[in-house]
Amino acid sequence: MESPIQYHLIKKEKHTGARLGEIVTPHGTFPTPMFMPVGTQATVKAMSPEQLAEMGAGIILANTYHLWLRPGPEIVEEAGGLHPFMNWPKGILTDSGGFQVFSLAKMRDITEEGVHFKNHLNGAKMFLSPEKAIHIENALGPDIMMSFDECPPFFESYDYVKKSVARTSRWAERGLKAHRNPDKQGLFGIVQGAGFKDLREQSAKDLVSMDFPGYSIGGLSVGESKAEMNHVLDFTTPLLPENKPRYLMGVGSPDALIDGVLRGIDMFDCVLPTRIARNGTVMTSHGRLVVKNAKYAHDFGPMDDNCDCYACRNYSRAYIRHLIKSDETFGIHLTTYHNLYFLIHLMGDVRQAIMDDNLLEFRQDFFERYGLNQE
Ligand SMILES: CN(C)CCSCc1cc(N)cc2c(=O)[nH]c(N)nc12
Ligand SMILES: [Zn+2]
Repeated sequence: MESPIQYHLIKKEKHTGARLGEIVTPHGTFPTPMFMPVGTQATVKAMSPEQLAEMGAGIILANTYHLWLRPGPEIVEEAGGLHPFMNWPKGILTDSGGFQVFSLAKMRDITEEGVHFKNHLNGAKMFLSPEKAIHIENALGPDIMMSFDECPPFFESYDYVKKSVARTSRWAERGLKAHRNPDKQGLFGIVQGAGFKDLREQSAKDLVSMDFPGYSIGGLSVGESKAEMNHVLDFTTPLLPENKPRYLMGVGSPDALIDGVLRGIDMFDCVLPTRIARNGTVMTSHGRLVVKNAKYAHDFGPMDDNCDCYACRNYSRAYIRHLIKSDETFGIHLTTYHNLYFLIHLMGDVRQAIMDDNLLEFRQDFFERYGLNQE
């Protein structure tokens, strides 16, 4: 049966591993490379769906672990799934919950069957298996869903990661078998293996043999250096099929996005833009700017003079600084709007650079303006 998720490779950039493509989903076709705003609890914090659509968001994320705990998949399923529940007509991707169990929950016990842990909200004992995670994602009804995986610490021992990768591959197979709507929801395999080349190769080989409609690269953006992440991508991305989408999980900052695209990544997600917005930090064409700093108290210009987003066209740094300092929610609404707009439009500029075969010049120019070293 044909997968509901199709990837069309449109053009390869001449001098790098970057590629221009589009991902077809039951809720629309979206250009890649793309940045996906994070809406963990079925909302992108401080944004309305209308504003997300207006700024060009295509696929947004929701999170299985959080929605399982609250409000529960039954309620979302009763609403007809996440799309009607959150009134979002475009693409939705859910993570499988494994990562959140490992990063949020206490008292974890990992077995072949799955993971026993304590609910981080009320301390109740809970259990998540590949089958359970897939069935929750089936009930939530996203277009793209993730396999249940273990994301080991990047600096974990070779022996531990070797065993973990083998188990994650077995979990992926169990998830494929448990998947109830393969004609409506595309299930991605998640490549693990920390920084070990042979384990990444083994993980990719296992998952590619299961013929997933798309592949995520997990186990990165977990505390390793940018150089280490890029090194792992150098040897991992080429292991993945060219005609399938590649999603680098949990990434990232503007430079990490550009360097991921250079290495053949198509999809990114990260809480960074929404998280730093909440403490009054914004990404601008001249680097980061902490708009709540006192030096902007009398600055009546826009957050970014090269930005034509709703926030920059209508509100000043002085006003936004006042709102953030006064804990007025409209302040983080404006900083969030700008940060998401910035990354979504950065990916638009990156797509144009791929079209023009000048991504390396674009990277150099962006890094200089953003105040990043070119290493
Ligand atoms: C909102 N996002 C932070 C959640 C989606 S991405 C979460 C996420 C981030 C990172 N860095 C690694 C992994 C990983 O290895 N596996 C899984 N399942 N999820 C991951
Ligand atoms: Zn702006």
